Amino acid sequence: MQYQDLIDACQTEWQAYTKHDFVTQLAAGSLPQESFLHYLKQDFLFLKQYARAYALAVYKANSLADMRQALPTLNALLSSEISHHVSFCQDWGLSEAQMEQEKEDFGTLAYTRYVLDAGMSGNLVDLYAALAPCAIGYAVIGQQISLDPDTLWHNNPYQSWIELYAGEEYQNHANQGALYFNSLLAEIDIKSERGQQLVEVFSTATRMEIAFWQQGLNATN
Ligand SMILES: Cc1ncc(C[n+]2csc(CCO)c2C)c(N)n1
Repeated sequence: MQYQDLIDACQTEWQAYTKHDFVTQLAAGSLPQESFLHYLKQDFLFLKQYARAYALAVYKANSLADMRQALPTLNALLSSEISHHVSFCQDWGLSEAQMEQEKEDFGTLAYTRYVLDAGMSGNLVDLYAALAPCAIGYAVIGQQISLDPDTLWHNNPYQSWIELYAGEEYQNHANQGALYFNSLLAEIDIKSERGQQLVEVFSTATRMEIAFWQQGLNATN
């Protein structure tokens, strides 16, 4: 199978994730700031756990080639992606130290620990199946936003977020990761028991992404 087969197997969840109201409002610039700020603070905590999951990918790899594969993402997470969130939050008056003091919301805890557990109790492919909705989904969302005529490009308070995920650097990185994931999936038949286990992991992580957006929207209530 290929990663697209996993997406096809959970279309309802995939659409709810990539076309969530949070995303539509963010692209239009109409998302309440409290929602975005809650999302950003939780996403900072999310990315820290996500970096642990990429470190786990090094640990779970059997070959040197697979060990090396996880490294650029781990590095990008710790150097650029987390720093982007920190500087973004600073624009709203929050320091890195304050962000580290934030408590993890339930959706953040559930999602990150689910990914880590999928990786620890399974093998490298299970781990990547849990990581994939995040990496592939944000690339799809970035692309959708850049093609959507309703996107507000100027005077959008969330412009830098849009530029990060719609930008060529992230798109190329995600594409490369998706090709690698395809190579891990190539010998697995989606209809086999193993294939169905991976569908379950991928679709659960996708449901966690929906809940993560919703957690941001709910922060205004
Ligand atoms: C909840 C949530 N899901 C996905 C991402 C996007 N993301 C996280 S790590 C990473 C790089 C891995 O290739 C990307 C694109 C996010 N920031 N927050």
